[in-house]
Amino acid sequence: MSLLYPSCKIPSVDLKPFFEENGCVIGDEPTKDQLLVAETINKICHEHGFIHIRNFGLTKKMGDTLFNAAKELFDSPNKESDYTKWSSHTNTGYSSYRSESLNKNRPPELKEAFNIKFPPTAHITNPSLPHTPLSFQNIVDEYTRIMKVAAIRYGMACALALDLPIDFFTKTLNTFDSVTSRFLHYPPCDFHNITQTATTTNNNDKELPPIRVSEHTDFGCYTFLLLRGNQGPMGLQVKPGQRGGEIGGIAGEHDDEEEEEPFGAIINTGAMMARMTNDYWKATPHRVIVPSAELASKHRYSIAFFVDPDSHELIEVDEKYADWNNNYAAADNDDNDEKKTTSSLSYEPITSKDFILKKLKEMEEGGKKA
Ligand SMILES: O=C(O)CCC(=O)C(=O)O
Ligand SMILES: [Fe+2]
Repeated sequence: MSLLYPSCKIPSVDLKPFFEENGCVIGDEPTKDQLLVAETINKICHEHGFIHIRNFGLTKKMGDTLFNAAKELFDSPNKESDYTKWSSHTNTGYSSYRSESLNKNRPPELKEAFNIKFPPTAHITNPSLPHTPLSFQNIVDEYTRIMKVAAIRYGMACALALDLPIDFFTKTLNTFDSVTSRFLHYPPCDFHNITQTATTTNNNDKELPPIRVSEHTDFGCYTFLLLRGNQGPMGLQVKPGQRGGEIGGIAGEHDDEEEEEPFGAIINTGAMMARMTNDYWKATPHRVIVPSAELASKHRYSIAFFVDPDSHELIEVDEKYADWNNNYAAADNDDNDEKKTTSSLSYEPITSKDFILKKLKEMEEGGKKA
């Protein structure tokens, strides 16, 4: 699978119209600007679902503080012994370096991670935080408060974009009990080791070389991916078969003249969104490679905020999108008098909780090959 399309940049969208107190966010009719943004989101998500976003409520100052806290979190010499350990059942706490893999044909991934879950209120109540540095504990409440608003506003933008009731996604976000934020650290690694070609194991399975994050689609509805300002994507790639491409070095840049500089991010649609829309919106595979010896020698940090519906919510294809494939086929071919009448539902209903657990278990299993 070739993933390198250096000239292909993902589109950038200014979400400001959804972060102002007017239009559909307060229950009124959408504004002209909101409709324009929604139309753009729909086009991008139908094609591949990777968008660079600006103005979603996080300032550059806050983003920088967050990444400094993330660095301290992973610098702690006591992390292995003191932090709450991650498991697929809690989806909370610390995952050691090389302890998981999203692709069963890859060895464990060259990363460590720390997950926090809601409730986002007072950090003392957050079960994953004991023994983490104070700088980290102090930032969590504000960060999660900002991202909670972002999740709701973007959910409204998605509903408008898909011509669904405006609360279609936000009504599945009451407790936020499936929403997770994942702090990721990719330490420097041996470039020679990861550029080796695939080998064949005794069972005749193909074993690919290690990678920072293997090929995967995110599990939930949509993910906000924060990358450290100005450092660019540093190896994040989107599978071109879905009309994505390598993400250009635009994350963290800005062109506004506001006093509070906004922090740019990437947002991408996940597998549950694809299920709800019967793949009308794509969950596009992506991965993180080490593109050069120079980047292998550097630390890489990212923060993913996974917006997944509350655990009891049933994830099923919405009837509005059940037949979109057939409708497209008919519209594409005027002579098609043999119009398809059968439904082409690709997915069985499943609860958010069961779906996420299944995916997390696969990731956990993938890490047991070290
Ligand atoms: O670190 C990154 O840039 C991407 C991480 C990612 O895709 C994920 O955690 O789902
Ligand atoms: Fe991802």
